[in-house]
Amino acid sequence: MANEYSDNLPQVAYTSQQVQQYEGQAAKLSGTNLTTLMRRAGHAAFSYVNDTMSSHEKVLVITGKGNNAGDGFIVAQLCREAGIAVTVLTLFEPKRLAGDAQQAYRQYHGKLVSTYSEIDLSQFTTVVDAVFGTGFRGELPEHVRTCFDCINNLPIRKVALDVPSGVNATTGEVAPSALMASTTVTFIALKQGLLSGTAKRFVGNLLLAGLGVDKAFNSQVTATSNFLNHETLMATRPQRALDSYKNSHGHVLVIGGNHGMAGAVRLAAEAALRAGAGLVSVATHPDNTAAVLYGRYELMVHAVATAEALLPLLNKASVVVLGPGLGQDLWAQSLFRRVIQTKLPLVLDADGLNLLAKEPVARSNWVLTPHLGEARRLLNNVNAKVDEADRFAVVSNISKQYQATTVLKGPGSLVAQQQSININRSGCAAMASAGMGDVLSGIIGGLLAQGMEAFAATNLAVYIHGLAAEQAADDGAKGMLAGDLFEHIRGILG
Ligand SMILES: NC(=O)C1=CN([C@@H]2O[C@H](COP(=O)(O)OP(=O)(O)OC[C@H]3O[C@@H](n4cnc5c(N)ncnc54)[C@H](O)[C@@H]3O)[C@@H](O)[C@H]2O)[C@@H](O)CC1
Ligand SMILES: [K+]
Repeated sequence: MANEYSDNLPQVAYTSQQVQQYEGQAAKLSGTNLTTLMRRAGHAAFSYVNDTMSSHEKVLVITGKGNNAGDGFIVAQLCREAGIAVTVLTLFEPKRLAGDAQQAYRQYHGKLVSTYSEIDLSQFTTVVDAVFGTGFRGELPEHVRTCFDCINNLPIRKVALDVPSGVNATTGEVAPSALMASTTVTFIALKQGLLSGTAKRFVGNLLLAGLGVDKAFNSQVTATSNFLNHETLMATRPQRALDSYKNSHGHVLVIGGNHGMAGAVRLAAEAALRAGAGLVSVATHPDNTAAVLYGRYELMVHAVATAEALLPLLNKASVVVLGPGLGQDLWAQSLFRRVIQTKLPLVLDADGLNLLAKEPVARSNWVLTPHLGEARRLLNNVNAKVDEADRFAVVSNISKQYQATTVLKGPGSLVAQQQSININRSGCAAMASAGMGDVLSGIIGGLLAQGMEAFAATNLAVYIHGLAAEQAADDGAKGMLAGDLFEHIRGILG
């Protein structure tokens, strides 16, 4: 049982520090100890390698300087015992390993090399990454980077133990030249940093081996993130009464679409309809009315030349979505200033966020849906690199600073926070298609209009967005048109 690994992942995730701090306690509660946990970790990872191997497998295990290396030596010894050709490449002096890891090193009796130039890397069919686990912080040492650059270029499978080396399992930050795994077998509990953003690309297929202590761990430790799956999200979807009609499902007003940008506001408005809003109005630049209305006659489209023209529309709306295609010129600024004063629930996206970054205001009852670039502008922190972002900190800081529910868009997945709850729904690569953000803001507006709490609305939106990303990946990561997303929404909301 303890050797099992599964792709049926739990819906809670933790920080590395929590796992490190409480794994001993969880082991004790489960009648075992840390030494046995390391054995079980090695066995679980070996089982995966063994179960999925082809004939004539040649395994290279690369080890580091902590307990992750201990797991690696156990995998290597188990390979030997099973008659699989295995070599261990020690990137750090194994004699300096401590405790259980030192013990695991001593119990390995197979081939050892200390530099990769001693071996022909292309002979291997599987690389097992046991260099760094939950103890990793910062940047990879130079000699590790050079080795990983070679390994990452090889068309062979790479199995990371616990965490792909170079990924910070709490923040999701990815160090340059991190090991890009095809599969990660993570131990005891999901770590939140493996589930979002660029880190997802480095994690590959994620499996969990609970090591027989996961239940005790979960009962003792409060999760920092929710990792949402289909069933959970479906349970939160709005139910319609049989005798309901359009006025029972809210009225979304989508504001945006500056000259030349009719598409964005149309995508958002149509998404609000598809998400189930009873009525959707659009306030857009006078140039765009015909284009927005064309082929989508359910929409009520209004030309708005000045902010004053918004007033009667705001009076009828129950939720406002501001920003898709809005631009940042004088017209956009005047609409922004007017809308921000309304007491209605507000979803702010795209240039609405850029204008907010320039003129920060306090408000409540709103949802901000930035991508990382917009997020950085909101936090006045524009210089940091995208790949290395701590998406969890970004979303939590915006949420606090603006008192807003915050949904951070791709790459890879969304991270959302309302109050103190992190919501994480993993997606895949290739999420960054033009128009996706507009669709997302429309969906959130549509769900809010139906009286769903922001939390539930965000859940569903998070799911739908993740689903779109998955399809994009299925399509060979070619990306997808935002319009295709509507088919998914129709399927989900019935
Ligand atoms: N008994 C246990 O504690 C268990 C631990 N397990 C394994 O142990 C791992 C955690 O072990 P450790 O806490 O020893 O951590 P790691 O094995 O991740 O290594 C940490 C070591 O790397 C160093 N380090 C961190 N960042 C560095 C950087 N940027 N450059 C150079 N050196 C750096 C640290 O100073 C420390 O010496 C888990 O990921 C898991 O694989 C599992 O075997 C389960 C049981
Ligand atoms: K690793």
